[in-house]
Amino acid sequence: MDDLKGIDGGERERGKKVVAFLGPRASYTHQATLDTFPESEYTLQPQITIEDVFSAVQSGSAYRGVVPFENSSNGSVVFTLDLFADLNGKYPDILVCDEAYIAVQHCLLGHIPSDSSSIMSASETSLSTSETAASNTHHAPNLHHGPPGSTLRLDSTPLESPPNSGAATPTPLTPYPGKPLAHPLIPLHNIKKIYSHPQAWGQCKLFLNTYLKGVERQDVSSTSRAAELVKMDQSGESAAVSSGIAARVMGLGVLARGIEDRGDNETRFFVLGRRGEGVGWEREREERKSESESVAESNSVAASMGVDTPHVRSGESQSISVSELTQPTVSSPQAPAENHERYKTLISFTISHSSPGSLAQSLAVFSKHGLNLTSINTRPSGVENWNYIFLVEIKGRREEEEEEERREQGGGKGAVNKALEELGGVCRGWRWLGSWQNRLLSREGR
Ligand SMILES: O=C(O)C(=O)C[C@]1(C(=O)O)C=C[C@@H](O)C=C1
Repeated sequence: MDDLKGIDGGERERGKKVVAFLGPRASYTHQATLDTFPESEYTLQPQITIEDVFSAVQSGSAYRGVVPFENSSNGSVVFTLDLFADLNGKYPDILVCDEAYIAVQHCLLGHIPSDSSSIMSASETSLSTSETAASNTHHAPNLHHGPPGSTLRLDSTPLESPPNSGAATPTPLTPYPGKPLAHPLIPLHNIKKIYSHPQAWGQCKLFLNTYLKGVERQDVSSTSRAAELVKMDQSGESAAVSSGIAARVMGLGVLARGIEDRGDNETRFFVLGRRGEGVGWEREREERKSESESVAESNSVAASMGVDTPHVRSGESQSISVSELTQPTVSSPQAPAENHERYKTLISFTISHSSPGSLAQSLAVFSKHGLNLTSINTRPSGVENWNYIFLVEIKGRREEEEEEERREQGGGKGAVNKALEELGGVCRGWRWLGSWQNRLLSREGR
């Protein structure tokens, strides 16, 4: 059958669309994928690397792909940024079409020595289903809790410079004390090697530097891959920073639970689609899933995992004309007054590094059009040392051609479209990398 073309492994179920994610099963990305694409409706295909997910979507072998983008405490996932920077032009059709947030509670997993059984209670060796579901879903209430005894002083005066500004770090707060939130459940002196995804190290600095200082760390492609490797090593000398769900799926013991530095640790994931094929994405998801259904889905995450109980090359102007694009449609038939808060847009651009003010002028187009710039990342441009490609996120969305025409008849282009047009005049080259719904708003019930 034609629609089975390009799908390897024979895993695709007839009629179901394929969603690729960073695997293996039980990775945090798998959890985010299940939260967005129920297995009853989609064939979920684990990939070995984040790049494999981009390739699957670019080639069309997957309808959607899910990749980690940034962590609340450890920042951007540089592998993903580099793929969006796309210096070799391998992923020209990749667009972000949605986002997902999940709370990330890391555990240290390993083989529990038989003589430790008396130290560990059953509740310590594995997470209960309800606990796992609550700790890994963005729907969990009270997500933003600090460690016991800490005070999160969100009420400090943010706009005033600290008194010794110019000499001190510009953040006025030190919200968390430098002590790990968790203690090992059993002694860890046997552990000679720890495996994890590089993003996880930076999220668990306090615990690892306190209890496993000097122990060799090995980067692997995901936290669930780390758990798989520890499972295979029967010596009991290795451990993985991974999830409670991975412990259940792989049959490993939990040596410590909640080892992340901050209790409000979260990771944001992007759903990737292909340019020209995203029509109806938002409608599709909204119809499928009311807020209450999504809570139920989150609770079944562990169950679905088999747990018995849940760029632009610098120097060239590559502005893409609006007519080349088919942006995901927003369902209202009449172009409504713009509400930039409801959407986000990712853009990459390069500038002339030799002309003073070119970065400032590029960023100014967004403020000129009332668009809030929410993040800025840089990666090496690949053209010349110490030249960069900038990746910015703004609130608002690019309108597709049809919408834009409708709006022009009623009085002008949308703000993002205007800003992008002007960006083309001040930067070297830019690329639109997608517009999607701001999922933080639905979480806050706005
Ligand atoms: O390793 C995993 O389980 C992933 O899904 C990757 C990833 C990441 O790259 O940020 C996702 C969530 C955590 O922040 C740690 C690792």
